[in-house]
Amino acid sequence: MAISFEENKAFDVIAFGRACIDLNAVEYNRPMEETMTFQKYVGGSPANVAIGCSKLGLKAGFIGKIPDDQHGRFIEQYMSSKGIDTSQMVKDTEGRKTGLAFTEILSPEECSILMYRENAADLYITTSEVQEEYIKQAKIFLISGTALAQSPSREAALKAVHLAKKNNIKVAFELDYRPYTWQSREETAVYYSLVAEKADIVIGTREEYDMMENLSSEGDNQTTIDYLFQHEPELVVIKHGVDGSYAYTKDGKSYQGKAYKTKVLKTFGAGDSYASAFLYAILSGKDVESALKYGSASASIVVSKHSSSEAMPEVSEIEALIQENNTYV
Ligand SMILES: Nc1ncnc2c1ncn2[C@@H]1O[C@H](COP(=O)(O)OP(=O)(O)O)[C@@H](O)[C@H]1O
Ligand SMILES: O=C(O)C[C@@H](O)[C@H](O)C(=O)COP(=O)(O)O
Repeated sequence: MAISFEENKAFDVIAFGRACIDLNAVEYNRPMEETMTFQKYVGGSPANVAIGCSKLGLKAGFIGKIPDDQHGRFIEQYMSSKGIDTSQMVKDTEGRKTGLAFTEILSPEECSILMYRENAADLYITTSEVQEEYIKQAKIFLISGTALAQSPSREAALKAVHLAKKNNIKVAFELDYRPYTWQSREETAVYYSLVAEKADIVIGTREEYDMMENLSSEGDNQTTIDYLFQHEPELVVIKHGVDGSYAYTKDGKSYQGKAYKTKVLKTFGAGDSYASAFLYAILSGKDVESALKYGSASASIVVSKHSSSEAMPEVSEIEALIQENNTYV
């Protein structure tokens, strides 16, 4: 099943949500308490996806709010230098801050992220800062689940989804669950379900779907798709870490994607690189099975590198890895 997109749009993807900073441990394989040096990168899941898309040759735009300070300008300049349209990245003028994600790389398998997101500017974008004329220009409108965590970003995100649907723009929902931003599991489940039911494409890990379904133990993919396919979604992607990923289409088909072997440096960045390459493949008219390969190959490249955003691969690197076909069984 191929998803059809409207042609003649100025943007392939417009992403909505946070553009922040990642501070990745330079001395890794040790706890953060013992880490003295961190390297700065642009981060934030939807910003990473937009950067990944742009690196793959797609035209990307971004809707978000950044502080009017050195960090905000660094983010805006970096994204712009990567070819992303930043015209809808609103400057906060009330002293709000850039979200910071400090990463701890204890070992390639044991990574964690310490987020500093108090008063984060991205969560203060308002409904009046979301423009219908801009959203109308996308083939895919991508929304990150974290944008739903707090008001006024929550209402701005819901308005953006509404405008996308009203204008027949495909909505891709990356569940992107970050516990620090939410008050409760129940609240997460309410807003995740609300947007997942309206989205055309939903992407998340098994654990994130468990949040959406408010489950206390691991759910099963069949129950998830039985629920979502009663609503708008045409394509549902459920990721299972190194065990690979599954895609389900509304016409009853399912596909399995295998993870590609690599020398893993850290595990974060996998999801964002996966999403950008998966969307690239779908937008390029490739079938769902190929899109799973593109997503998995891109993720495998990024987990072998130090950053999430700067490490996003080009199409040729992804295709070379797919050719090698060196997957985990
Ligand atoms: N250790 C790994 N080696 C190679 N590929 C990986 C590894 N971990 C994850 N991936 C790839 O990245 C994809 C997304 O990873 P996952 O951990 O499920 O998402 P997230 O980063 O959003 O939590 C997986 O489906 C897999 O293809
Ligand atoms: O999303 C964030 O705010 C942090 C990211 O920038 C960071 O690179 C990361 O956690 C990416 O993780 P992923 O979800 O595994 O792609």
